[in-house]
Amino acid sequence: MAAATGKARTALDETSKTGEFKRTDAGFRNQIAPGTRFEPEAGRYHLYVSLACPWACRCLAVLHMKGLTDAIGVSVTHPTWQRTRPEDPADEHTGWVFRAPGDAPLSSATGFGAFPCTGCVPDSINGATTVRQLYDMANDTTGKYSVPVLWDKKEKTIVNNESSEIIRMFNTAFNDVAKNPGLDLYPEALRAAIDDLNAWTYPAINNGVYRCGFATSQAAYEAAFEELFSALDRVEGILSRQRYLAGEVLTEADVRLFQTLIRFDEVYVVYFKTNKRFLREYPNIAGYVRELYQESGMKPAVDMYHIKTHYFTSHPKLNYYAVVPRGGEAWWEQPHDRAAKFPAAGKL
Ligand SMILES: N[C@@H](CCC(=O)N[C@@H](CS)C(=O)NCC(=O)O)C(=O)O
Repeated sequence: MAAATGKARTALDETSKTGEFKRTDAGFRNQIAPGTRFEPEAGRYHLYVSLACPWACRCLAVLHMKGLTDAIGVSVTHPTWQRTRPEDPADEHTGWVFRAPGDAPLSSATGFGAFPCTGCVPDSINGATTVRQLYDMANDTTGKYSVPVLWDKKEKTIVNNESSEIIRMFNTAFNDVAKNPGLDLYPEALRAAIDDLNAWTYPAINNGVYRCGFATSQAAYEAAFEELFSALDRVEGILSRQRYLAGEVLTEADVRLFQTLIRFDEVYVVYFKTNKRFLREYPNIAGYVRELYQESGMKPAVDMYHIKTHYFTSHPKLNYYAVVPRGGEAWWEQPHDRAAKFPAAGKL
């Protein structure tokens, strides 16, 4: 892949000639495993996230669920994308930046609004002010400055920036230092079922909402929209018969799906035009989202201020004036009936 200049663009993901959104593959794919270059060690690795990003929040969710917060540090970006090389007028890239909570609020790159730095955690490891600088330090050749970034403090480089791989490493590689080593989100007996679920939930739902929102033709949007709502009907059917996607225990398939579902009514219905139905209108999906938010340990990886602020203030082509819709009540905090409906949950 050619080295990218970062000029005249906001992000590297592209659309095809027929208007379909194409997500660029992550470039750093090393594994942390005993006896390899990247040994699992407490204090050696650092996770850079945005609390808005569903992919990064998968990783943050698993980090919390496994009890790895003492072993792996975390930095949190500001939700609103900024020019990453403002000193170079020819470089129009916008992306993630770091701020401290007390810093002055940021406006959108188009100059509108004032969005506080609440919940931001600066980069105490490298002193970077942008995620792009981390990629520069790691000699990146892809030109996509995405989160999550799993950083190795020892070699001063990016280990991995693909969330589906990072969550698997967090699930198994750090069990010697994890406070919750017994939690297995990818158990042997359910691996085939989880792989099958991921194979359709990723394109149709996780990436499907983006395929709706960033389509640049009516045909591409409608195809993604149909696929998305068929898949949601399928999820609703599964969750009417069992407590979780792969059966009666929570697995990585649930962690992955949840991060999209929790953003759906607040962001995607409006912003990405996924407006056939609100998720809270599906009785089983709504109960499942409530349970996962309230009881699975994922709550520290949900921040609705960061989620809404990021999407509505970071893409000038979709929302130039960066006005953020108010939304309604926090339906995900309401009681649910999942335990009463599926009392056998917890057994493989
Ligand atoms: N394959 C990656 C996708 C990560 C990704 O696309 N993250 C978005 C935020 S939701 C990003 O950082 N985009 C920045 C950009 O495209 O410049 C993963 O799952 O980890």
